[in-house]
Amino acid sequence: ASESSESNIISRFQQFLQIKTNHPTPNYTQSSDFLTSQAKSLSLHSQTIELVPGKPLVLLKWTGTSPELPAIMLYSHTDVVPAEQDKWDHPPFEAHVDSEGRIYARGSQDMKCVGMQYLEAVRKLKQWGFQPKRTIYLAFAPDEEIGGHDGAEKFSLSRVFQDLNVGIVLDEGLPSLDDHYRAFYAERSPWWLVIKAVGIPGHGAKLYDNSAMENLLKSIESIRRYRASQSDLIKAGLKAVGEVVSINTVFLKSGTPSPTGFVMNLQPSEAEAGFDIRVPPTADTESLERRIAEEWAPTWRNMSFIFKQKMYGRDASGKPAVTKTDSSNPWWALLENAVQEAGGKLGKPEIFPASTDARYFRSLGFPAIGFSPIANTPDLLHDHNEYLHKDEYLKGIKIYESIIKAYASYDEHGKDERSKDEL
Ligand SMILES: CSCC[C@H](NC=O)C(=O)O
Ligand SMILES: [Zn+2]
Ligand SMILES: [Zn+2]
Repeated sequence: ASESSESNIISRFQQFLQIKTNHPTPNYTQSSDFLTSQAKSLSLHSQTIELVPGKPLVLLKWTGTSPELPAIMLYSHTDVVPAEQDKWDHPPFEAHVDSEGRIYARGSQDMKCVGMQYLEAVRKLKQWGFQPKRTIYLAFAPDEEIGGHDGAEKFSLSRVFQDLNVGIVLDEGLPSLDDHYRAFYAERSPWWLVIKAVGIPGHGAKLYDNSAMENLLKSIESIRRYRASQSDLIKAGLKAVGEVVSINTVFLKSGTPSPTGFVMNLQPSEAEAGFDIRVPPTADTESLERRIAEEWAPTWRNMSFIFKQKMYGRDASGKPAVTKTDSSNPWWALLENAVQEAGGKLGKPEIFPASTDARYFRSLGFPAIGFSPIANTPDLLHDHNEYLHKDEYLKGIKIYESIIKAYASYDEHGKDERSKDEL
């Protein structure tokens, strides 16, 4: 009973939050040890898989009574983005609970909450003597925040994963400001674009055409007009955030350095800018590629471009990698009902505006739903003062108890038998 007291549940969450798994040097050893010890206390089979040295993935297993049925994958990433300690009201790795009950920590929303909530829900279900029909896997993966190439990507392609016979993947979502939980069936693809202009260098007092700066700024003007057109669609209520192309300038690089800053009377011969572009699954990628080549980095304006990251978010057959939300996907309705049974409400399915590890599973044809049970909370992912209220965290555990129960008990064969009897 003391294991499941509220203060112990919160203290386990705090312990996980206190492990510094922030980039660029995440302490994966400590997080793996912690998760393995949690698994032991829950009598879950545990395995640490190092597909890349120093980047362990912890895989836990609760074997079902019908292990031949496709399994449930409860997925989370253990790494977190860096935090600027001095800009926080409470240190980002202290997991301080303020007088209101807010737990402040990097990872409290993204997404150590979810990983621990899976574990706490399993703890409760085990205490009640619940027996899953389907096998349940809990995967705690590294590397998500830097692209997932050494985490989810390698894992999804590994023999280990292929042999798990996974039927559904649950991964992270986003907080909502009202009392509806958000759920995501797809996500935008990241295109990280760097454009470079070269041009005639010259005296800072001369008004001539075709300098690198002028060449680059013309592109930036065009990019900003396009950005505004996309942003206006959202402001007018015509499109959701995940349904437009977003493009944001993330760096500008040029100038001739001097001991006091930059040389002020010299027009440089090179200039560069970087953009984080996110492309919806059904966007016309060819026309966007044309726009980049012909308007944003045209060779006739002495420009070139490279992609630091470019994914298409398609499956093997070339179709957008999206998870179905209609009756062809039983997992969606099961999620909706399970959330409702636990006293929650699910909003309408959305496209995740950024990227998650779910894309690697979707592109292989696995259904994957992005869901974090965080309602009535501002979205503070990657922000200062990321927090989660302890009551919201505890409510989320109840939500997962309900989801895991429904998912692990779902037996499509059983349903077929029943309908045959009814005939
Ligand atoms: C493109 S890989 C980076 C993944 C990262 N995920 C969460 O923020 C993102 O920027 O969306
Ligand atoms: Zn995340
Ligand atoms: Zn993140």
